Amino acid sequence: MARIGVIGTGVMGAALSLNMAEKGVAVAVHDLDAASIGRLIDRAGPLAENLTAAETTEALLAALPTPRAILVMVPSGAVDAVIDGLAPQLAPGDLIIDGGNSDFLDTRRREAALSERGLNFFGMGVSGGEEGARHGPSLMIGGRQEAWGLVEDILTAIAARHEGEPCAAWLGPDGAGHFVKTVHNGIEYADMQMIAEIYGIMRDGARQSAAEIGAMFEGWRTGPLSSYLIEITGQILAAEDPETGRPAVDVIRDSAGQKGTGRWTVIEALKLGQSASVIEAAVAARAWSSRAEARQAGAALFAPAGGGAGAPAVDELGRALLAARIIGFGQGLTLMRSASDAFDWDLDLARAAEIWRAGCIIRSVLLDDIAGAARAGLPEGELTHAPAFSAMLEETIPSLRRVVLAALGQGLPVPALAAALGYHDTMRQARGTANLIQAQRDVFGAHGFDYIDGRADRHGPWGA
Ligand SMILES: NC(=O)C1=CN([C@@H]2O[C@H](COP(=O)(O)OP(=O)(O)OC[C@H]3O[C@@H](n4cnc5c(N)ncnc54)[C@H](OP(=O)(O)O)[C@@H]3O)[C@@H](O)[C@H]2O)C=CC1
Ligand SMILES: O=C(CO)[C@H](O)[C@H](O)COP(=O)(O)O
Repeated sequence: MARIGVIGTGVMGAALSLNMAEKGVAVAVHDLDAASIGRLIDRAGPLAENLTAAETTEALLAALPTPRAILVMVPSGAVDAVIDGLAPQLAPGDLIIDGGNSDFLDTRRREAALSERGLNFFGMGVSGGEEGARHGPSLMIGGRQEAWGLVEDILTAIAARHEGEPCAAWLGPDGAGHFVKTVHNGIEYADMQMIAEIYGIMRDGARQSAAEIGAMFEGWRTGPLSSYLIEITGQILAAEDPETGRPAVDVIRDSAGQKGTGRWTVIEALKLGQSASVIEAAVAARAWSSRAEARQAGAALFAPAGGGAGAPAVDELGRALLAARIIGFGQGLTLMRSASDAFDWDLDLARAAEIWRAGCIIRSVLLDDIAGAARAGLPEGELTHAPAFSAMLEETIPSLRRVVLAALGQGLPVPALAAALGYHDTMRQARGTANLIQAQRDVFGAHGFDYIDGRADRHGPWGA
């Protein structure tokens, strides 16, 4: 008998199945495409003895003891179809886990509908890409806590480990796991964009080659910027295209796709009355990247940017990136806290940060301190106000300011770095400028405003 079923044996489902099989967990595997199941069994080698191929969902369920646990690893658009096919065959107490990148609102809807039928449903964020799924992902689980015991041993066995501790945790009810994964991806978007902006400053401002820029990223593999994304950026910039002999990065089109998680993060931030502006800038930059023809036309119309006017020193760029990265993470945590309040999840932010320390795409040496600061309680909900981070920012913000200024002066786009700075400057300003906004709203809409001495909801003495 198998312990768990997996539906969807594509990139992630196959890798997770092999990971489980390697940990001694017997897995029944099913996919719409029988050839995909066959490919998985073939590549499993000796691990195939822990895999049972199931050509139908009926066969998959027959291979499982009750209560049954089924992990669904299909594209988000196919999740409802899989659940609709599966649910009528299930019995109360069975558990469906959606391990794909689903919108947490869909997860809430699915969890509510399935729990009415006595079925358990988890929305589980899986991070680490194919390699992580195969050898140790970070797993962010949401759903009814009572069902966690059904699969806790399996999921903690396959998860990445940070100093021996598994990077898998039940984080809260209904959509909590998928929300945390969505914000994880939002932070991922922001970090990738800021790294790309630093690359752009060196490529277009300092006219450096991919190899030269790669050496700079290699130098950041240790120290406060140490992280998976910095590591792969160094590797990418050092790689050569075998066909042309040119740096691989130089022959790749400058239009990046997106599947939705970054956009969902921004949409939810706005719906919660927040703005994750650094993530928003990164989502916007990806959208703009797809408008290649408009950018080509713009390049022909306007004077060129950059032009070898030199670039900030490597240490300066490193400090700037560190400051912006802290602010990006901070916006993500603020958003998770708002969602937790709005949906009554009682999210443990420190635990979420802890399970991001290994296995996931945004793993970074900073996460130990982020988890520590969250555990101690974030002052006013702001990571940047926590003592460890305010000290780091005191040291690094001047570099971020100089780097942004230098880039703007040369006409080089740095939307995410500039957004990080804008947020920081706003959040350290005791008296902002919204007093004027309030007055304007009162003039055109009679919206009223509060006086600074506490008198409330007055209208102003505006002339005609
Ligand atoms: N790739 C990555 O790095 C990561 C992906 N994810 C998420 O994981 C999920 C899966 O991604 P990934 O593995 O990359 O996707 P793939 O497209 O590689 O695999 C999905 C598999 O599901 C199968 N499938 C689709 N519909 C059904 C169905 N109704 N019944 C059974 N099988 C079905 C597909 O078959 P067919 O090809 O025949 O349609 C395919 O084999 C997505 O939500 C993705 O966003 C999460 C983290 C990282
Ligand atoms: O979840 C992931 C990593 O954490 C997936 O790789 C996801 O596809 C990344 O998002 P996008 O495709 O929009 O860049």
